[in-house]
Amino acid sequence: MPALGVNIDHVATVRQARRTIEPDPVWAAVLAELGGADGITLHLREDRRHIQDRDLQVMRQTVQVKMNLEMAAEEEMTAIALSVKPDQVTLVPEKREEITTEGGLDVVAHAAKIKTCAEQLKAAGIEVSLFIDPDERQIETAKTLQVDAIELHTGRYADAANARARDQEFDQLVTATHLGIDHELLVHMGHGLTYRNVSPIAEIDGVSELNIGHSIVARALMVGFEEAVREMKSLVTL
Ligand SMILES: CC(=O)[C@@H](O)[C@H](O)COP(=O)(O)O
Ligand SMILES: NCC(=O)COP(=O)(O)O
Repeated sequence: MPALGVNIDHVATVRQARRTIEPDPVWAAVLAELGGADGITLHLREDRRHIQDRDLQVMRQTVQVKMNLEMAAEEEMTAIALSVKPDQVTLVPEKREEITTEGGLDVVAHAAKIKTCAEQLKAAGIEVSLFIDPDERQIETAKTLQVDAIELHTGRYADAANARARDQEFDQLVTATHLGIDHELLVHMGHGLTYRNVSPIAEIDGVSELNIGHSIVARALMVGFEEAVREMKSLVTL
């Protein structure tokens, strides 16, 4: 039964649409905890399109559950993480022009840079996870970087054009999960998970954390944040 990490980025997206002070993602984090969230995830992007540095600072002082900071493996972000000290950092790829994260971090191509960043974070007592595609080479390289966890990108599963393609992506996620566990890595999953597609993912043995954001925020606009989280929590813990 995986823990539920609630990503509150897109509460900040609504706020940033007017560059104003509401809705405050900190409010959402509190409601998410009341709704049963096991963790709060927030992505401080280099372009600050949604989460702001202030959100991270205030969240650190208020979040009572696990705080997971998503960030690029860049010096600016590493310095911020070392200052704020979230419980976990998940290293993710970023491209300016992307609408959202388009793929996993290429840990094979950027092993040296990621290793340097991960070592600094680990030395500060921060757990490190790598957001990667469910790919054998990526998982095996992640193991050599001595991180705590991998977060398998579920975007291709979520965006599959038909049931056959979805089943193929699902099978790849199951295989990747087993490989990660064989390498003694914690296995997390996230990206594009919704109330409709999450249940098979939540039932995969060995997955210890699901990070879900956009779908929860979308539902919260209709039923309220605490209720939206409560509903997702009941789905992932069935
Ligand atoms: C890595 C991932 O899939 C998300 O956690 C990430 O936050 C997506 O970026 P946006 O939140 O900016 O869509
Ligand atoms: N790492 C995935 C995450 O935090 C949330 O992704 P999404 O549910 O907003 O697509």
